[in-house]
Amino acid sequence: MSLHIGAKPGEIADFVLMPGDPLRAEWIAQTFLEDVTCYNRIRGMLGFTGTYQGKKVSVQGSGMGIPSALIYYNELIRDYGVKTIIRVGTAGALQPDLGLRDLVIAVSASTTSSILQEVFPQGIFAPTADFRLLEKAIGGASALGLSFHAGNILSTDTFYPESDPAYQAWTDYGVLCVEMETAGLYSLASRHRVRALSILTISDSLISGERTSATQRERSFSEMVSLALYCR
Ligand SMILES: O=P(O)(O)O[C@H]1O[C@H](CO)[C@@H](O)[C@H]1O
Ligand SMILES: O=c1cc[nH]c(=O)[nH]1
Repeated sequence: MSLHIGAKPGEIADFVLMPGDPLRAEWIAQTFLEDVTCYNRIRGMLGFTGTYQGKKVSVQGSGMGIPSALIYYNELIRDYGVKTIIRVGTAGALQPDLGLRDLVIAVSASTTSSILQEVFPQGIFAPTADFRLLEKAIGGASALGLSFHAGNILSTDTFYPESDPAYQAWTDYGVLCVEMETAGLYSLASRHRVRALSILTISDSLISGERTSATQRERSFSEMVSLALYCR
């Protein structure tokens, strides 16, 4: 086991879906997988392994924000040999044409986080999705009849911004939505040469002010999960 994950070697699949919310991880495992076992309860950050159409799949909560999520991404990649991580998260719309429950496939992730400044003091690294996984997800959306938006998203360190209007420049530059983990995931995946993709569901709009409830965010965003599983 690693410091934050209690699984024994071999208990975690090399393909892992990762919501921020550990209770969404539990819902995904119970709803979509067969022969499910729970391999992690440390800090309540639930992790499950089961099968989807006969293939081994794990689902692991990451917590909220890049610092928490990087702990789990690191341990899964380094200690458990995970090769593919698909984040299945919620996000706030930054464009007027994105409505509640719309799907967003994150081609790239801009960020307000300082994690990359430490590594690249001389420039700006552009965190991007794995191209083959992205291609597979786009094909999957078509096969499953799902409409989606694809493009640049924003990963912030703060859910409640200190300045107002905090997001105007991102909106002006066409960034689709805001969440809190993808730039960390894409950066670490690039460094370790593993595959990563974020598939998001719009849970609220920073343009219109509409929002879904906590329960809806935990238990009802099934299209992104079906699309992520299609990529297995
Ligand atoms: O729904 P999840 O996957 O947690 O994602 C979004 O929701 C959380 C904030 O409410 C942040 O983690 C953000 O990235
Ligand atoms: O507005 C939102 C919605 C979900 N997640 C975020 O980080 N921000």
